[in-house]
Parts: sequence; structure tokens; C-alpha cells
Amino acid sequence: MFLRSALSLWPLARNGTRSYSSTGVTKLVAVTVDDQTGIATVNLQRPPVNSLNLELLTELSSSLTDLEKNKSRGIILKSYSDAVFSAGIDILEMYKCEEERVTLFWSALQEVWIKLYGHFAPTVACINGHAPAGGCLLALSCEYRVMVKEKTIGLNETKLGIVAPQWFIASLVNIIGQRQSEVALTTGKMFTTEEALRIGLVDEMAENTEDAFSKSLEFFKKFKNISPFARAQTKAFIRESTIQALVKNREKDLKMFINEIRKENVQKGLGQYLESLKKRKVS
Ligand SMILES: CC/C=C\C/C=C\C/C=C\CC/C=C/CC(=O)SCCNC(=O)CCNC(=O)[C@H](O)C(C)(C)COP(=O)(O)OP(=O)(O)OC[C@H]1O[C@@H](n2cnc3c(N)ncnc32)[C@H](O)[C@@H]1OP(=O)(O)O
Repeated sequence: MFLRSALSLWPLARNGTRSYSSTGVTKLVAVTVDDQTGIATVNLQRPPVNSLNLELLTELSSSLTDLEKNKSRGIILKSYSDAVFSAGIDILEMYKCEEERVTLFWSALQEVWIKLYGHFAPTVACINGHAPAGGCLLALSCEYRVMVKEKTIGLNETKLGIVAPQWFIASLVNIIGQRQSEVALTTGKMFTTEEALRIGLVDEMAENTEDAFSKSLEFFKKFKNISPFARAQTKAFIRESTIQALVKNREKDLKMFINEIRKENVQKGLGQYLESLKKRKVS
């Protein structure tokens, strides 16, 4: 009953889903809520590679707030593209960046992580494409990961000459443990889907996006006979210390980020990395 009235805030589409956009105009993040199940699909749609810039993160953040307010039954996070889930942080947000914008940018990333990692309802990452660095972080924030075969995922920051912040690291450690995380992070390892499945970085492998989406939907059925309150509170207890570690240190984390990316060698490395991405395309 409550769910129905909450969902009535979303305009009903012909196919039984409600489309919703945080800004009134669907742009970088499209949310549809299934009218029967109450499960929201959050589709990242910033071509070509869903790199995370301020605008995408701001939209994602307000979509998550709205889903929280509207008591969604669950979230499936996916990409509009079958090639890339998210290429991680848009390098242009870190390369030759203005202080004001980079402050807003990093704060938005912190906000998205806090909201997604702590979302009360079940969350699934339907990883239907490559998920390096920040893309991997989004997937790690969810409770369950289904990944399409022959893609790659990982926190590859060291390969860019940068250090993954503590909350990125904690998100990985909480899933694959300290030993595997240390090896993966220090080497900037990108795992194939098959490797990720083997070490528990992802929970299921899928043939393609459609299969990944249907496997993602299956996950919610695990909670059919579980009290939503007991489920949500248990999740909150398990995740609380990881979230609080950032919440209490947001300012310090922001300063560390700005300080780190402003270093001359880091700027040089980011410039070279951008160049190498462009060259890779040509060859
Ligand atoms: C002492 C320190 C203490 C504490 C630490 C504190 C702070 C830490 C500081 C910093 C931490 C910052 C954390 C960063 C995390 C990140 O997310 S960094 C981003 C990492 N991302 C990547 O490495 C991915 C790079 N991209 C790819 O590998 C491929 O593009 C991908 C496999 C995703 C897709 O391949 P494909 O489909 O072939 O596409 P293209 O490669 O052709 O790319 C299409 C165009 O998109 C551009 N592009 C790709 N990725 C990005 C990106 N991340 N940002 C910006 N632009 C990107 C690419 O150049 C192409 O552009 P073009 O069409 O040529 O113009």
C-alpha cells in the first residue's frame, strides 16, 4: 500500500515502468521503476564510456536520494552501453582542473559512494561492460555483482601513478579480503570477468546484458521471505564502520585528493595517460 502511494510519484509509462529523472529532463542518468516489483533500474548514459564527471555524479546522487525517499524496493545499476559499464573518473576532472570545480567533483563522488554503499534497499551492479577504477568502485558499492563475460574490472589507480583513497580500498577489501586486495591494488590489476568470478569480486557471470539483467533481478528474490527491516538494518550494521570512516573525514579526504592530483608528476602522468588512451584508439 505504502509502496504504491510512494511509487505514484513517478509518471507511469505504457510498459508498466515509471520513468524518472532527477532534473526533470533525462540526461546522464535514467531511472525507471517497475510498477509491479518496485525495483529501480538506474542506467548510466554518458557516451562514449560513462566516465564520471561532476554532472553525471550530481544526477546520480539526486537519483539515489529520490529512490531513498520513495522507498524503492531495490536498485539495479547498469550502463546504457554493452561495451563499458563506466570508465571511472573522467580524467579531465583531475587533469589541469580548477579548484572550485574539483572540490565540487570530489564531494559529489564522496556523496554518491556514501548513498549507494549505504542504500537501505538491496542493490545490484549489472556490470554489462568494462569497469575500471571509479567504475569498479560503483560496482563494489552494490551488494551483488553480475558481470557479462569477457569484460574487465579492477582498481587500476597505480597504473595511472595515483593512489586509491582509503574508501576505495575498504570497498574492495570488504569483498575480496586484504591479501587479494593488496596484490590487486599494488599491481593495478584489471581482472577479466572469469578471474573476478574466481576470486569473488563478482558473484555471477552472464552471457550478455539481457542475461545479466535477468540474473540481477533474480537476486531480489532471495529476500522474498525476509523482513525488509531486518535486512536493511543488518546491512547498515555491516557497512556502518566503512561509511563512517569517510563521513568523519570528508574534508581531510578532499584535501588529500586535491593535494595529490596537483602534484607535478601526477599531472604529467595523467596527461600521458590521456594521450595513450587516444593513441590506443587510432592503432
Ligand atoms: C598520498 C596519497 C594519499 C591518499 C590518496 C588520496 C587521493 C587519491 C588521488 C586520486 C585518486 C583518484 C581516483 C581515480 C579513479 C579513477 O577512476 S581514474 C580513471 C581510470 N580509468 C581508466 O583507466 C579507464 C581508461 N579507459 C579505458 O581503459 C577504455 O577507454 C575503456 C576500456 C573503458 C573503454 O575502451 P573503448 O571502448 O575501446 O573506448 P576508448 O578507449 O576508445 O575510449 C573512448 C573515448 O573515451 C575516452 N576515455 C576513456 N576513458 C576515459 C576516462 N576515464 N576519462 C576521460 N576520457 C576517457 C578516450 O580517450 C576516448 O576519447 P576520444 O574518443 O579519443 O576523444
